[in-house]
Formats: sequence, structure tokens, C-alpha cells
Amino acid sequence: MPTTTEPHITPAVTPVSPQPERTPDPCVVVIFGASGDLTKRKLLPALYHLEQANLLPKDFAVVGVARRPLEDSFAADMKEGIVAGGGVEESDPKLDPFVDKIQYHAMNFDDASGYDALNKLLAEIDKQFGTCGNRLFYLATAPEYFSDIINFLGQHGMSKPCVGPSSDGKKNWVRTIIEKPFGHDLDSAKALNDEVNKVFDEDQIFRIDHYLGKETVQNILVFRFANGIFENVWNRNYIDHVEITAAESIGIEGRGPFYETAGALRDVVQNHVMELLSFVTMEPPVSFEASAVRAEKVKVWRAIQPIHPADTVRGQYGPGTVDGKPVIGYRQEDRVHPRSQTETYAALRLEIENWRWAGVPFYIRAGKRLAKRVTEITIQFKKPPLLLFKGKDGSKADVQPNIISMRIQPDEGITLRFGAKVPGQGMNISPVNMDFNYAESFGKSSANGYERLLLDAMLGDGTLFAHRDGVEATWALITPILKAWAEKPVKDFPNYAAGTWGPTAADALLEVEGRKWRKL
Ligand SMILES: NC(=O)C1=CN([C@@H]2O[C@H](COP(=O)(O)OP(=O)(O)OC[C@H]3O[C@@H](n4cnc5c(N)ncnc54)[C@H](OP(=O)(O)O)[C@@H]3O)[C@@H](O)[C@H]2O)C=CC1
Ligand SMILES: O=C1O[C@H](COP(=O)(O)O)[C@@H](O)[C@H](O)[C@H]1O
Repeated sequence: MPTTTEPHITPAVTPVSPQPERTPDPCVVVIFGASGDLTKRKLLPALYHLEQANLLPKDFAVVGVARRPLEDSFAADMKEGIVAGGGVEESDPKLDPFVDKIQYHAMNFDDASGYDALNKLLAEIDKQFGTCGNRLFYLATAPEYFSDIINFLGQHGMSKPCVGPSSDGKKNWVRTIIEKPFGHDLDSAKALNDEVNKVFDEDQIFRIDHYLGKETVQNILVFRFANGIFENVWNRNYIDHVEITAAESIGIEGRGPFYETAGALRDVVQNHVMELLSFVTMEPPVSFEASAVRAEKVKVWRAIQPIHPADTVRGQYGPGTVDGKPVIGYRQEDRVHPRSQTETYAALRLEIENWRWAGVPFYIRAGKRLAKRVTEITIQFKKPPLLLFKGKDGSKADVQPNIISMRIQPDEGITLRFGAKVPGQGMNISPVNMDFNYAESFGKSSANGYERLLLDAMLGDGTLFAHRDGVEATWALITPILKAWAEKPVKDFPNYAAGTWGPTAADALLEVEGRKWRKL
């Protein structure tokens, strides 16, 4: 397809620098699961990026909590993670002073005495670093520990704000960020919500989905609601269908035991993909307040019709080739059952039964070891009611519909495809692209999504976090599919080779309706 570089979109103004009022109160971030992959690769680099941007409070500290005795090596290990995972120079002048604010506390999550010792350490840190009793407990652990940690924090009086050690008599704040997956199905999500709500009030709880921290995801709302032209056509009258693809070329990266209990539906569809879907389809909220945004998201999730098993496809990758290199199949991965029934790919067709979307099909696919890494939302519009012109090959069938494609990652940007006259004597048309590219317009960002969310939690802003109603609404959609799949084991797994676009049955999902997945 020919691609124009004109007209080109450049920012009308230089991007604004961070607003000073976004600096949080003095506080300590306590990370449970601090020797884990997430902390080293994502959380510490994100905190450091905030420090570099002068967005952290001056009085600040981090306490890492995990089982192994790492007191002597933890800070140095985190420094290594910041350099490797955060694209930071080792000589960066802010790095060593930041690392000096990191401490480690070894304990077993199910040992009550460890929480007493942690509480004492936090009181010491308040004195040493001036963190005023404000605490953000980040649960970066396997989900089976969430309720234990929450309950122990409650039993040790660590979950409720009290008059802090600062001399102004102000109450401190205590908040918790809880990683995904939040529950395993609808019942377990409800039970976890009940447990957490016994210990923390809802406004203290920040259920994280790092997709909501991505600039491109937040920009879906800006694209729709800050521009006068798109929202008018954002409905069933103009839109033919919507596709959401969350494709990864990586496999399970050594996370066999976790992935065996999860699968693609639980790992990414119930959370990341459902969040994307809600941003594309929700009604405009009355404000950008947490309660207003969350209410609209929940409304649209609840308007999704029960998804029929016939409208679902599951897949599992076998051996194949990715980026020119041979890779093993899922069943050969470390600590994966050799006859595993876990899906590494899921595709769904769903409909939203409301005034705006009735009759518009939404096609969703997500999977591992696919042909490339790309997360993209495609809005395909209906063709004009009367086709006056022919396509390049001289036939009207060759006229391509308009699409808006939102590239969440990589190569972040938005493209509008429209028809243009092919130069010459005829009146033939050819599709061309109007393109917005983030990196060209705003420069390449090193943010990984966690920066924004960590800062929001420190500021007490829950807009970009999941509410209990939202978590339960998405599990209510996914749980019946999980049950239907569990009752009907698959006979043809593995059914796609690593490095391809997934099982052929996923193509059929669209083909029976005369459509095709967009080639990405
Ligand atoms: N990794 C990623 O990219 C992503 C992860 N997540 C979520 O983040 C969470 C953490 O993931 P990840 O970092 O990969 O997990 P890891 O398995 O790498 O880390 C687990 C951590 O928990 C600690 N731990 C385990 N059991 C105990 C125990 N009984 N007592 C004390 N500490 C214990 C481990 O400490 P020790 O080493 O001392 O045993 C380790 O620090 C999960 O919920 C995951 O779903 C979400 C999105 C992406
Ligand atoms: O939460 C998860 O997300 C990652 C994908 O995140 P991205 O930011 O790299 O798109 C996925 O690989 C992982 O399995 C899942 O647990």
C-alpha cells in the first residue's frame, strides 16, 4: 500500500514540562517481592525515571521485601537493574544518591514476626529520611500471597492512616498497589476484593494494570474526547468493525509455573485487552475524575453480551522460528506439562449491546510467540453508500475502506487511511496514510508505563487503576469462557507454529462474516 509522509503531524506546541503540583508528599515505597523480575526490570527503573524528572519528593525511601538474605547486595543489584532496564548511564549524578535511599528487609510473607520488624524499620526510616509515616505498599508478588500480606498488614496495624510523625499533626496516608492477575476467575476475584476491602478502604487500593500507564493507551481518550471530529463518527452508523491485537513474539520467558495456571485469557485478555476495549468504546465521562472514568468503563463492560464459546478460538504454540531463530514449543518450555492444555493464544468475537455499538462486531486476539510484537487497535469504517470511483486495478471491489489504526506499541502512533486520486487521466483511487508518530512528534520516551502509575498512586489518584466493580465485570465476561474451555479439552494442541499469526480457526472467525484480520 503506498504511504505518504505528507501531510505530517507535528505538535503545535512543545510538550509541557511536568507540573510542579504533581510532586507527592514525602513517603516510603515498600515493595513486597523485591528480588523478583518485575521489581528489577520495571519498578526500580520507573522510580528512578521519576527521580530524574524531579517528580519524587525530596524526602523519599524504598524498602524492598523478599525472602532471601540480600541485605548486602540488594541496593547494588537494583542499581544494575536501573542501568540495564532503565537505559541509564552508570555515571548519572542522581544515581548513587537515589540508590542510597534503597533498603532491604528479609522476611517470609507468611511469618507474622517479619511484619513487626518491618514496622520498626519503617519507623526508623521515617526518622532518617523524613518520610512522615506515608507508605505505599506495592504487592509485586505471585498472586497467592496477596491476601496473606494484606491480612498481616491489617493485623499489625499497618494499613490505617494515623497521625503521622510530622509535627504538623496531619494524618499520614497508607496505600497499596496490587499487581495483576487480581483473582483467577469471578469468584476468586470477589473473594480477594472482600478480603482486601476488610483491611483497606477502596480509596487506599490501587489495582494496577500497567497498560493504563502507557502514553498511547491514555491517548485513546485524548484522541476521542479532546478532538471535535472523531467522536461524531465513533459509532455503529459509521464503523463496520473493530479489531484489537495484542501480539507478542516472546514466549513465556521462564514463567512456566505461573503461565500454566494462567493462559492467555487470564494473563492479558481479562485485563490489558479489556482495558483497551473500554477506552475505545466507553461513553465520554463527565470529568477525568477517577469515579467518572471508572463508571463509564464498567457500563461498557456490562453491556458486552455473553461471549458464546463458538465465538472463541484458543491456540498453543509448537516449535517454530522467531526472528530467524528456531524456538521450542510451549510444551517443551521449562516446568510446563508435556501435554499441557494451557492456551498461549486466544481470539474472541464480541458485541456490545448499547445505543452506540449495537451490531458492530469486535474481534480480539492475543498471543505469545506470534509473528511479531505489535499491539494495535483498528477501527474499520463502512464504505461510502455509493462508490463513484474505481480502485487502482480498475474494479470497485478494490476500493479500500477507511481505517484508523492506533498503534499502542511498538512504533507508537496513529494512522488514518483514506482514498486518494491516483495521478493521471483516470479517476482511480488508491489508499494512502495520514500518519502521527509519537517518536517523531514528541521524541522517544523511556517510560515503561509504571512511572505514571507509581506517581499517581503516591498522589492518591486512582483514575488509571481498576476499581473492584471493573475487575468483577471483566471476570464475569471471561469466566464462562474459561469454564467452557475447561470442560472441552483440545485435541489438536499445539495448533500453531511459533512465529506465525496463530491458529487458522482465528481467521475463520472473521472470514465467515466476510472479513479478514488486518495485516500487521
Ligand atoms: N515480571 C513481569 O514482567 C510482570 C509481572 N507481573 C506481576 O508481578 C508480580 C511479580 O512478578 P515477578 O516479579 O515476575 O515474580 P518473581 O517470581 O520474579 O518474584 C517473586 C518475588 O516474591 C518473593 N517471594 C516469593 N515467595 C516468598 C515468600 N514466601 N516470602 C517472601 N518473599 C517471597 C521472591 O523472593 P525470593 O527471591 O527471596 O524467594 C521474589 O522477590 C506477579 O503478580 C506478576 O503476575 C505483572 C506484569 C508483568
Ligand atoms: O502483564 C503482562 O504483560 C506482558 C506484556 O506487557 P508489555 O508491556 O510488554 O506489552 C506479558 O508479556 C506478560 O505475559 C503479562 O503477564
